[in-house]
Amino acid sequence: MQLSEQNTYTIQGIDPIRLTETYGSPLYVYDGATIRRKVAELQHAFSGVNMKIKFACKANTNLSILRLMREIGVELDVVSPGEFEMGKLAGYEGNQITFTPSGVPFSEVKTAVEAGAIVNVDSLPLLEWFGQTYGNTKPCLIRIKPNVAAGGNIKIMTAHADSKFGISVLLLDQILEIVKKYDIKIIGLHQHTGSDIKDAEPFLQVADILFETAKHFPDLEIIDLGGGFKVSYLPGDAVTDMELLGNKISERFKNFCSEYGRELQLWFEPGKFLVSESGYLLVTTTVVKEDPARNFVHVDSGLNHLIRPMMYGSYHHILNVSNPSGEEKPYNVVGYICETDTFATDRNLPEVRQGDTLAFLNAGAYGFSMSSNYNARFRPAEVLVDNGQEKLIRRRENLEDLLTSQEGL
Ligand SMILES: Cc1ncc(COP(=O)(O)O)c(C=O)c1O
Ligand SMILES: N[C@@H](CCCC[NH3+])C(=O)O
Repeated sequence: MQLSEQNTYTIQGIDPIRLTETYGSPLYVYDGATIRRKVAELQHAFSGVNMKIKFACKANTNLSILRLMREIGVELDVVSPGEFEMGKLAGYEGNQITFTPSGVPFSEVKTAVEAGAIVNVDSLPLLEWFGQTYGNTKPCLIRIKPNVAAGGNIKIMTAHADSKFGISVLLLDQILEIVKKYDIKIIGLHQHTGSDIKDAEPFLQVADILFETAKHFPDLEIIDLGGGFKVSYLPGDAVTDMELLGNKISERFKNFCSEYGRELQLWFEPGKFLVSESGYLLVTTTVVKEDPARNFVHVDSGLNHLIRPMMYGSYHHILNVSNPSGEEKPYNVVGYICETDTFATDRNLPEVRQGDTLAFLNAGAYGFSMSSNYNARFRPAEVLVDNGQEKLIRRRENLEDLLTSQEGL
């Protein structure tokens, strides 16, 4: 969101308050220019190697966002049959989609493989089943758990020894035994360390573990290092230095390829990095309550629309779009859900009045996609602003949407 010379906020020249008047409040708004910029930044950082981006669409599965990704050359990483079908609807071919399951029923893997997806096999039983079912007729990748702990908080770390994800690198002998037994065609090794990782060091550490492991697999075409790049939630927050990371990983990757004897593809599957900063959750202040202990700002949204603050204790920066030059005061910004539902504690904001529009920043990743209908609340509409044009990309839900799957009406 840009602050104009007249001290008003705009998104590509469009007034966010007008958007809430047109499409209703609360409202998710995405800035397509930010998505394009983030994709270009990643491509530029890894321009020296054969790099492919697979958008981890759990971050945002709106079809229009997926179509935008496809248009700018980004492929897809999915974790469920639902996400796979979204990818197909967005125009992706099966073979442009990677399926990275987490202990799913094998029938889901079968459906994905038969629709042309490439699977990241994440357990020894699945590897055994894959071998029995397909022998060497279908290629796959193996998801390795490198036993490295990194990420913004423990809930979003996925590669430490206690994490449920992937096959421990310590089980390499058993992996190799199953691969040999069925002559499974392993074309890649995958790992995903976690989310919100700032420093290059953990990425280099896991890359080295995969490169070392790769020496045992002669037919590789791909090394997939997952996602997890850190974005700036707090103003001035340190983020992953993509140029530095690009240089360091590319150099090691090139050395690895020359030792391996072939040029491989390097894949990344970021979610947050590509879409987080593009998204805003616009809400309206319903009540300002001046309690002896705190000033509470109640808004027409809650953990049902943006769960990250309550789930991870995450910080989302808040703008008072209606009163940017108001005098700053401390507030607790809270939702309308019948639970403790706090977006921000003791946060300084320009004076908030009833009816003001507030914007939660960094709401493009794991915002709408983690939303729910708790308290029988409707999910908001979504708008994409791209090339200076606004477009409604999902209408606001209504009562019929809540009732549609219920029997006995
Ligand atoms: C397997 C896998 N790949 C990619 C991602 C994307 O992570 P991020 O949004 O932090 O880039 C995730 C989510 O944590 C994941 O589980
Ligand atoms: N949902 C998490 C990141 C991804 C976790 C899934 N592996 C977040 O909002 O930060």
